[in-house]
Amino acid sequence: MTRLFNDPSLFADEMIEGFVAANHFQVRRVSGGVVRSTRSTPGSVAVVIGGGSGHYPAFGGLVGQGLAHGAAMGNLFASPSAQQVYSVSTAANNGGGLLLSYGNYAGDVLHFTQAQERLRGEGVDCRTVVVTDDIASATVAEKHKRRGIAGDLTVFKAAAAAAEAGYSIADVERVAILANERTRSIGVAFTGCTLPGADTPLFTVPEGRMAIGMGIHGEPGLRETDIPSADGLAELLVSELLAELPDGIADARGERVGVILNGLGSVKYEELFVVYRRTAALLEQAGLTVIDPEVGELVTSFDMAGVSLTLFWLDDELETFWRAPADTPAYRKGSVGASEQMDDSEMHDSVASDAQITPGSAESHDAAATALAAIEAVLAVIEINADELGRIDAVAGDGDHGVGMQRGARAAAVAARDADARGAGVETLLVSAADAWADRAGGTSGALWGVMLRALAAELGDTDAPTAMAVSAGVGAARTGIQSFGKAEVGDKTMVDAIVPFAESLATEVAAGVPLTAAWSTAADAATDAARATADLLPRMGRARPHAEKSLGTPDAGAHSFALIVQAVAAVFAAENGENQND
Ligand SMILES: Nc1ncnc2c1ncn2[C@@H]1O[C@H](COP(=O)(O)OP(=O)(O)O)[C@@H](O)[C@H]1O
Ligand SMILES: O=C(COP(=O)(O)O)[C@@H](O)CO
Repeated sequence: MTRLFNDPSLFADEMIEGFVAANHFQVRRVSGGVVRSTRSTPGSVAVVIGGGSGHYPAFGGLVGQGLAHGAAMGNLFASPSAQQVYSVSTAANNGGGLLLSYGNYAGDVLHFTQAQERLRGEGVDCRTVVVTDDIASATVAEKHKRRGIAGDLTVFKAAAAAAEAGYSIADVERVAILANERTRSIGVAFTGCTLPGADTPLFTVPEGRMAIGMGIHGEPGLRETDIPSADGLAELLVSELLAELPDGIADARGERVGVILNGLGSVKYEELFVVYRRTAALLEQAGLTVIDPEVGELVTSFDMAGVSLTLFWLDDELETFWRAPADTPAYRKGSVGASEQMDDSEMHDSVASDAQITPGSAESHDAAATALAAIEAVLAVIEINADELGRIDAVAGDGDHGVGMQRGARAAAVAARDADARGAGVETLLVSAADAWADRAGGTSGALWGVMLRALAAELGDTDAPTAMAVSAGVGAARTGIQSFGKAEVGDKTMVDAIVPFAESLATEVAAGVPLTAAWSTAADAATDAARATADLLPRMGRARPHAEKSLGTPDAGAHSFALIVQAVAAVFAAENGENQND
């Protein structure tokens, strides 16, 4: 249970503010997250990590000498936005290239990839290594689909220590890839976590039972058993990990391993030590030499009660990096040489300055007013339905869809109002709204709504009054954009299931000469039916994928919000045409 909060929707921001105030000697706040407060060697590689908040010390707590150079910090259990990753990366850049590293979650992948593309476009040698250590989350044949959990630390640390040692970006990337290949984790959970302001836990584990392999957002694992003794838990975790040796290691005997026994949020350190006592003995019996074990909270899941064990299979190079000193708010090891503090004036904070708005033509500015009215209607419908969207998402996702959509729609409305007041044409207004939405919402749907609104905007332009054909083409472009970006197909149980019939119906109606208002309304009904029908589907993408059966009977949250949105816009078009939508 989270007891201490103000406005739940401000929790992550307020947490970051307090975290920075408490750790000013190691980290400074920049837009999107934090960077080291100490000076790094000019020309060296910078390692930028990140992810949702709620996993402290991941991710901001792992920034400092010997570890990450910066962390993009998203909202609770939602990836940071591409803009956040970009600004933190820009602030952390030492001129020797950037390595982005984060756990393998859909929202993180979408946003970090966008940021990487932008940085590369600016000539920065930016590379990515995604952490995939959780052996419970996919088979060894599909290792690339595994989630990242406490093994984040071993990969981040190896990469950062390599950067600190003066390695080139190619070598830092090589070390990080090797570290990820050689890191394996498995977790168990005894209870779920409750996010600030929520009345009930995001997920539950029956009293007295333990979920083996449960992920850090409640993703289901392998199986459930009664809670064993501390020794029994050590035996289970060690045997699971020793059953899957990394490539190139035929026999555990004689190997050297870094070990992390990680508390997931509300397991006492004393309990962890009791579990570690047996863990250490078992590893020794297996012929392993343990190097610098860590017992404590390194990657958490808010207040979830659970434990994970990570083995980091070392070679000489990785061992050097694992042993290397570090000094971050949450992770200290050995003694790092004194490094100068940066002056605040030296911090390169690429906070988006007031974007220039070039006024559109009178026709396009009129269309922008309609677009603004549509965005206001979207905001209103999302505000009303936010709790419901959260409930739907909690059935099989991580329960943050309502909050994410709310943050996105609120930001889009603010940006659109400003663009409208400055005489923007419809393209410029929608681009402002798209960027604000993606930036404030984060998460998978934030990235996708940003892409859709930008694609729609590009077809409308800032000059001509948009025709029905142009709107239909814009919706078609939004559909293509989201599919090529998110890679979902119809039937995967995502918002694509509502968007595709919507775009197709709109195109058919408009091509047949039906006026936009009527065509949009028919298409919105098709989207609503399709969203409803997702209740019968099994998810194949996104956070809901591993919860397949659990989600039967519940529609997809993103498809449902899409249908609500296009219905709200239909009402705006109808009102502008002087029609009564209830007729
Ligand atoms: N690859 C994808 N393509 C299109 N839509 C997706 C994809 N993955 C997930 N979604 C949509 O995103 C919604 C979840 O959004 P949200 O809760 O904001 O994201 P997150 O899962 O990152 O917390 C899902 O209900 C689904 O409609
Ligand atoms: O949940 C996280 C990000 O993943 P989404 O796909 O945006 O839900 C985050 O907590 C881990 O980085």
